[in-house]
Amino acid sequence: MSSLHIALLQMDVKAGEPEANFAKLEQMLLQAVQADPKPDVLICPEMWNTGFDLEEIQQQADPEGKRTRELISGFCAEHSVNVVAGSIANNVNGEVRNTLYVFDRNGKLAAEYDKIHLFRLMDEEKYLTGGEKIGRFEIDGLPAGAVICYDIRFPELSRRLALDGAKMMFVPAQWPHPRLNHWRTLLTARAIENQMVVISCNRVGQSGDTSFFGHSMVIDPWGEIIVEGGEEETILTAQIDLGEVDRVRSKIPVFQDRRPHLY
Ligand SMILES: O=C(O)CCC(=O)C(=O)O
Repeated sequence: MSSLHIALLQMDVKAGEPEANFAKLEQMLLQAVQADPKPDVLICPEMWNTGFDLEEIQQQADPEGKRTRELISGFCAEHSVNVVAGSIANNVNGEVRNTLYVFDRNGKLAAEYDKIHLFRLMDEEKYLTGGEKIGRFEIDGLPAGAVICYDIRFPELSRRLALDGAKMMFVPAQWPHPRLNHWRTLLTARAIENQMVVISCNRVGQSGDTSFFGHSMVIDPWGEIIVEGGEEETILTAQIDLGEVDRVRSKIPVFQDRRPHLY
């Protein structure tokens, strides 16, 4: 089976209010699994537990991601779904990482990925520690990868995931105005150049002067947008077919035609 139902939890995130964010996320997770058809995979936005209240991030980050892991693991096992738990602020011995977890239908941790590229425009590198490993994993036996937000500006990373076999790529984000054009263009380019499905989940709402536009979207390997949100808090759904990845890759055999010894 190569098709999956996906649910994107396009939520608002209250900066510096983990309790409110955990409550909101739990409510949206429950709402998502009540849909018919029930989704196979749910995805949450970036740093949904704390937002980017970076000056307070040491205190607010989830110690070793424990609370998040317990919540998501229990939820996955109870509802037999996979969750790409967006990312969270994760305090590992005093180093805060922007960590993405993936849990499978049995509640087992399938992947852990720390955002590699920290966003200097927002001083992330002053408060967070960047990851050192790429995020490649399987969902229901299907090859997948993940990057986080700013990571999509680095095409080498998505290409590496594709070369390592990923046919779909998850992208949790907190991407604000006025860069909607960058968001849509970069996501679409990553889908077209790697001939893979791109599944993104961006937050909505306001934090200080920054306004987040949502527009979470799923893009097929031909670069067509299957579903795209607006600027409201909502759950979006889409069905993806990884068989399409194989069809596009055999029609335009980009991976066969690469000449990496020249670049
Ligand atoms: O690259 C961008 O324009 C947004 C990136 C960003 O907000 C982030 O990675 O936190």
